[in-house]
Amino acid sequence: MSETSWSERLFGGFRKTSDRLSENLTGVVGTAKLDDATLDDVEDALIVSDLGPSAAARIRAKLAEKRFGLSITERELKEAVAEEIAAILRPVAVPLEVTAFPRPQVILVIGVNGSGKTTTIAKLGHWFQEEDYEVMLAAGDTFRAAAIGQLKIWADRIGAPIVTGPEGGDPASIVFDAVKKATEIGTDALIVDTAGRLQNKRELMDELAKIRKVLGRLNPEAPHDVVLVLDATNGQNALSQIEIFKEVAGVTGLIMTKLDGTARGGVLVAAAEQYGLPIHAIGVGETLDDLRPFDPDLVARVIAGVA
Ligand SMILES: Nc1nc2c(ncn2[C@@H]2O[C@H](COP(=O)(O)OP(=O)(O)OP(=O)(O)O)[C@@H](O)[C@H]2O)c(=O)[nH]1
Repeated sequence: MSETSWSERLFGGFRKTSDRLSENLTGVVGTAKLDDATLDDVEDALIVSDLGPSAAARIRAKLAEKRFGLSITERELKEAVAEEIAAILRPVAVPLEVTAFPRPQVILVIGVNGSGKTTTIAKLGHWFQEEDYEVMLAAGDTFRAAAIGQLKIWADRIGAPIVTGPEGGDPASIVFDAVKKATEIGTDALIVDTAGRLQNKRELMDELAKIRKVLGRLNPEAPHDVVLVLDATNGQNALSQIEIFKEVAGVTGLIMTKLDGTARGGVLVAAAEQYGLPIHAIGVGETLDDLRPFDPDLVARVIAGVA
């Protein structure tokens, strides 16, 4: 897909978030000079647009440091806000690369049910396939038969082998079988679905610990990645999920989904500022092509409404 159409689709997806902050910033430049009242309004606009108090305070401080007392137009203000958002996002924009040696790279995907986990696994698999990597899926969420069935459908759709077990089966033994098989057939990336039972932290923690232990026997480096899938429509709630999963699962990176159709995309900035975890990609739709690379400058401009 060409660069232009990537960014056009991204703008389309982010439109509601973009409109929200842009509207909230409209009319805040009162005296045409950047004064305290304007800075207060900018900070409020950022907070109500889901960027969170910490990122809002940081952006305010940077604007004050660089431009206090200077004349500023609304457009320049939005451009300046975009630049400060980009400064927060750049350090966390880290693509998920297949680099593990020996193969396979084992990627555990975690997240609450409904976050878009299954779809994201398929999109990620498709993404790697487009880069000529061999991909395998493993159905480690044995808690619900429907989860296994859904993953099978996606595996068929992208033409990737899948290792499954019975409903209620032991996820660690499925993962063990999958790694053995992936090693035999030379798979590059093994993407593992896991149960999203956040309600029962202890069980989830034990389950993930067991998966890690079993994986460690086959390859001490595995899992190479523990990717948390977050639903942007949850807004600030997505942040508490990061907090909990960090503790329970040792998250190494994030993918935020459903940025299309929500005005709450500012939560990406809050997540970057508060947790500093790598953001690998963003989901802006339901089809396989709707997982996008996380381009911090582009996303910052879209969020600030100047793209
Ligand atoms: N609009 C939009 N919808 C998405 C996106 N990602 C996933 N979805 C939809 O969200 C719903 C839930 O996605 P799943 O992938 O089934 O989510 P899950 O976390 O595996 O949920 P369970 O199957 O309940 O465990 C589906 O209808 C997906 O099509 C996205 O980026 N944008």
